[in-house]
Amino acid sequence: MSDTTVLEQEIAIEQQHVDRVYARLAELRRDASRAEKEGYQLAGVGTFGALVERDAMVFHAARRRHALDTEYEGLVFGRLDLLTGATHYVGRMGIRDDGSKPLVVDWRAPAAAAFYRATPADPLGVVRRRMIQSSREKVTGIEDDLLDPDAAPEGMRVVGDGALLASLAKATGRGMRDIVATIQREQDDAIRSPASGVTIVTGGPGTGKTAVALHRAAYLLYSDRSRFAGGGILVVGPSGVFVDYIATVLPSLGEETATLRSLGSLVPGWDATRVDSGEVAAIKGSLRMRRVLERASHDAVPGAPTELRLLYRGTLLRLGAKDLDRIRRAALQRGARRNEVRGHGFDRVFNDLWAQARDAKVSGLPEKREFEAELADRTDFREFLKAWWPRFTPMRVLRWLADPGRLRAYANGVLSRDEIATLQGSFDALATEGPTISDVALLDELDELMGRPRRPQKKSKNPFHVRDGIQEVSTFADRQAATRAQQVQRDEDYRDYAHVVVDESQDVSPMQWRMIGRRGQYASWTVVGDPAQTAWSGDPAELDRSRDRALGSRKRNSYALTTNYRNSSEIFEVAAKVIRTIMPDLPLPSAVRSTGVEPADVVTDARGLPETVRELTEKQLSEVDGTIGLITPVPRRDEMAEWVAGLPERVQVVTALEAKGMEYDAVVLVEPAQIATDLAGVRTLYVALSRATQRLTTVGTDPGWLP
Ligand SMILES: Nc1ncnc2c1ncn2[C@@H]1O[C@H](COP(=O)(O)OP(=O)(O)OP(=O)(O)O)[C@@H](O)[C@H]1O
Repeated sequence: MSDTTVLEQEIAIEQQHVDRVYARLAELRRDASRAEKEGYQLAGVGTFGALVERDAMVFHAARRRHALDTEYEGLVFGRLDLLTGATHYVGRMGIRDDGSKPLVVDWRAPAAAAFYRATPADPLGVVRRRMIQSSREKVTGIEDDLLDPDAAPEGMRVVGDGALLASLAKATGRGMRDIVATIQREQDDAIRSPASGVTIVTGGPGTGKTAVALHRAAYLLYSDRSRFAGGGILVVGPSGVFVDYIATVLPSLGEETATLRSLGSLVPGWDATRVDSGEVAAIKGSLRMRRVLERASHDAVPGAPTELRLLYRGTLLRLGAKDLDRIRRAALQRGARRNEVRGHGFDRVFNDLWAQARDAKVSGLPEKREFEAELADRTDFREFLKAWWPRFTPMRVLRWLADPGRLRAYANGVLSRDEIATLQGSFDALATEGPTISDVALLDELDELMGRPRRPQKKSKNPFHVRDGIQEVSTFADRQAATRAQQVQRDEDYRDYAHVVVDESQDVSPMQWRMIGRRGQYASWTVVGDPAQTAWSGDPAELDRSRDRALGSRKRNSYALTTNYRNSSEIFEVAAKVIRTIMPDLPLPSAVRSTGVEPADVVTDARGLPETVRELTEKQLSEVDGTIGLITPVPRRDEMAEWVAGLPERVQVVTALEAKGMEYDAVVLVEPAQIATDLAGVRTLYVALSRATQRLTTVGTDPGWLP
């Protein structure tokens, strides 16, 4: 029998099962709709208990229906034939037949673990592992691994030669794909690592660290939903571009509840995308900034009145600059938070004025309480207080650092003279362009240093509350919207995440670790990264210390990933040569896929560069189906974007820093020599060179970058 016939027959066998699964799915969908309708009918009974029951029933039925309605591409993607003779199908969700026998096992269930973990050396009771590829409801391909040939029953067929490679060769879309059908054993170990403590995943470019982190989030939500969906999972990535790129992975796994944030948008109210130069970012990210900010947060307000003069019942009461300074300092002793002790500051002003009035023997001086009430009624006095000790927002105080004199005063003895000079000017655009990504951690620190002005607490609305006026949240969409509303509400100051995932952790600065740490005090953690890809040019020891502090003494489990699934071996070879120039002993992952296409390096002069870049990009458009990343030096993004203006949307222009974590089918990397000398230099170039799956072209005016 020919190979094709065998394959067709095996496909037909699997199609039968897949048909059964979809038929059952349709049945379950009908049941869920019916349950939802019956739920509504309970409302007619009219008792409170019936309403609660109705609500719960409608909610569960609607949730189930929503899960079933989700278009699952490749709902069933695996089959295990076990030593015992049993067969399990593995898929994106668990489905049972009407006799409660499993038709599909959820990929996260213990029974599915062997699908990812079994190897020929350790088959875990699996004889044959089969990967089933399909397009919607139609089975299109099969790839088998025979794990235990000795135990294979007569006639067992084995077809295909590698689902993994087939999946890797697919063109990239705008967003990252899930890898649920082809998770590899070393990745599975990290995904199923214990829920508590800290899971640390390291590995070179393209080894699946991000994929692992996201699948781990889905796994945790499955294994202990009440804990992780209830407390929330926070996923932090380096940039907005990156967060958009990974945003579809969890929904494709049926999980919608995780909160995704970039480092620039972790603090409510900000969505920063501007970056500082590497030198500036290293200073802004250093823990020493805390001391600088603390001094700023205690300083007098620029332009505030330096004296208070009040004519009270014919007597001049006066507080001069020194008095006001003394009062402010006294109120701000021992780390007091400026917004929270405003009332103490005002009390001290009243006390001083009262003492003066008494000493001056003001005629008809009333009781102190009445004296205070009289002053508080006076507009001039109130205006003074407001100007002298306003309510501060973190942004207001950070903007003081744009003043060179203030910056010098706050940083004196904390930062070196050179560092102060480097920082100067880096806060100038705060007012017009908003914060840089590094500034956001400083704003968060100031928020902590100054506290929040006291406001009456708003009563939070619980969307599941059914008493009093019965909020009838009755469809799944309503419920989801209500849950999201609750998330948005808790986002304002939410710090009690049950799990925090930090991606590209090698770039998180000490100040940023503090910012993330505040939101994960009670959390377990997954921290993934690759030290060789860091853009951090500050003190590495400080970085380690601050990370350790954020993670606390929780137990750590470490995993290393060793295979590069992204780059063709030809492309990774170039990236590897570059990183070896500064880290000759670095263990590098092995790239498993070869395309036979060598990367191209084009040298041209500055005048010809724009046209050459456009031509090379057009060439890539004709050669690959998926995305094309045009990677530029950080300061030249906008200029180079003009060069490719009007080309299809598949072409995405990003800086070498924004390219972190991203992936494209083809990459045109412009001015590598400039990237190598910018910012974190060679490491950033290494990142940029390891973004492409199929084609890499470097182009620039200086050939000297290639080792
Ligand atoms: N087991 C797998 N099966 C199929 N594809 C995989 C697998 N593991 C990783 N990939 C693919 O490899 C690519 C790289 O994965 P990912 O972005 O998670 O790597 P990374 O380690 O975070 O990379 P980097 O550090 O370079 O940002 C992605 O396209 C991902 O889907």
